[in-house]
Amino acid sequence: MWNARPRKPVLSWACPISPRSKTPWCNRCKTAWRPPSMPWNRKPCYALGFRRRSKTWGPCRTFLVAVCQKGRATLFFVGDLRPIMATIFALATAHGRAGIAVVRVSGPGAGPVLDALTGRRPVPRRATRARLCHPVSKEWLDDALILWFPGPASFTGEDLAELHIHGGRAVLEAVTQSVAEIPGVRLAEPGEFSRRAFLNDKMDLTTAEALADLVNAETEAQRRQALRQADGALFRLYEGWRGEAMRLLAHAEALLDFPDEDLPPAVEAEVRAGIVHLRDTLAAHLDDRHRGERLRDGLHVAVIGAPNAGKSSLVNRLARREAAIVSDIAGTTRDVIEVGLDLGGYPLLLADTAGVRETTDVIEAEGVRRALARHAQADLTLVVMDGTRDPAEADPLVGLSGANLLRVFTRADQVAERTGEGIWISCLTGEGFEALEAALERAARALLDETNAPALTRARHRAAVTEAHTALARSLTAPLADLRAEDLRLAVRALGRITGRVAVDDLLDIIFRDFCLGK
Ligand SMILES: Nc1nc2c(c(=O)[nH]1)N(C=O)[C@@H](CNc1ccc(C(=O)N[C@@H](CCC(=O)O)C(=O)O)cc1)CN2
Ligand SMILES: Nc1nc2c(ncn2[C@@H]2O[C@H](COP(=O)(O)OP(=O)(O)OP(=O)(O)O)[C@@H](O)[C@H]2O)c(=O)[nH]1
Ligand SMILES: [Mg+2]
Repeated sequence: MWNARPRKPVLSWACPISPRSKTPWCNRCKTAWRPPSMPWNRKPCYALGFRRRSKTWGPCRTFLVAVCQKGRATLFFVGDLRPIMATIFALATAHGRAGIAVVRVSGPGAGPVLDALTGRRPVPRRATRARLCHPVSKEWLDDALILWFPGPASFTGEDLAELHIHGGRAVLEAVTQSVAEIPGVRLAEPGEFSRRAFLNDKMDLTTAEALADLVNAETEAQRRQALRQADGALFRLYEGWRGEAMRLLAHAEALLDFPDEDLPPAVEAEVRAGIVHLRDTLAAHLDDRHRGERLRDGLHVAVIGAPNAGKSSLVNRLARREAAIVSDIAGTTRDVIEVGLDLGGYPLLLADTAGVRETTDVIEAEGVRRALARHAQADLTLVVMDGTRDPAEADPLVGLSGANLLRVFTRADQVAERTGEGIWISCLTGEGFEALEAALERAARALLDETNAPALTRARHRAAVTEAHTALARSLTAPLADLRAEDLRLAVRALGRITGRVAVDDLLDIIFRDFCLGK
């Protein structure tokens, strides 16, 4: 694994593209370069080699050999110890017909791709109009706008090009085909642009995850949460805690390493108090009723009740479409039917379920089991009751309890005297639905409550914060000082994993800055 920080390459053509012709094609025969002994129909794969330095063996220069299809070989030197990154491309906009489509190309070959398609390199970061032509046949493919972001000042940190083309199927096909034919260029894997941005220190992991969430956001609240995280809210939070854990570790290690030195006597107590404080901060962050994760996924709302109560009618009206079958036969719904809703910017996942009753029908019994399971896992449950019936005797769910229950009575249109306590609706006339939607929105806002500190948004973060919390708690009861330091180290590492930062050895610096040892 090469992990030398990328310095500026000595030679910038660290890519399997001819340096002399500045095109991916052999100057003499105009065929594409390929690595030796690779069948032409296989993906190009360029071997790295080492050259003998004057005295010792070592990775002084990396080189690769490529031959064109007529057998002409050329040696390519690479200026630094980075692996040769493939140049990747992908359609950045959605598939299918559209006004405009954007093809993104990133990697050392992005510039040569522009050369090959347009014959020029536009002014960096300026939209420039260009004719796109096939690199070999020179056939005119499209009238495009191109953008050129030389690395490292680009989204990925690599050389990056964007082709803004007409979004027709044939145009897309012709342009992406031409790009794909250029040797050393391949289709990107999902998330590969962001992954490269992370590897090139353009962003931390929480930011990369937030960009994914932003693309997936379907409601306003989801968009707000993702944007806050993309802006570094979680990065600052977790890096702050990691810094604090590192400071505590530095002090704990100082106690270990220099027991006889003149350490301020209160240090031990201070370290303890610091650990307790950080542990409690993490505990409070973990104890957030999963609001960040719920907001990402959508709030799970189970709709349960007796058969024929009107559950499916209610769900259909909220969804404003016929999502579930409605009939006057009791036991119509058997499977769980999920419907996504956007209520005032909050994402809700409504689950219509089978009517709950005693039954000997095996399939219906399974439906009832699933209905009750949904209720058990739900963030919020709508208990639907037929308003024309006496709940005390007719409804098996009348005794149902739980913190997040909303009782709804249907058939308000057929009832003169409303005795039951809850929201009265009519799925026939729509009466009461405004109140129902308002109640759902209020419940969602209370459960998702965005106004507080940044929330945990992913199980990955939760696992790491939990691990750090456990390690901190354990360090307080560690029987030996070096076990305590080890627990602190584990906490630092766990927190560092969230942002993707690897803990570095700058502990000694912190010790001397804070303590002025030996003075
Ligand atoms: N056409 C287009 N639109 C887009 C993107 C894109 O990549 N292309 N974005 C992609 O997600 C978003 C904008 N985000 C971007 C983030 C960083 C850089 C960038 O070039 N950063 C450089 C230079 C910074 C500067 O000068 O402002 C850098 O970080 O070094 C560009 C876009 C949304 N819209
Ligand atoms: N008048 C009136 N009829 C309703 C109302 N809500 C539901 N119905 C009728 O009641 C019958 C049962 O409605 P569904 O929505 O299928 O009831 P369900 O609770 O989903 O029933 P199962 O799936 O069998 O458990 C249908 O004929 C509906 O048209 C209402 O508010 N007023
Ligand atoms: Mg139903």
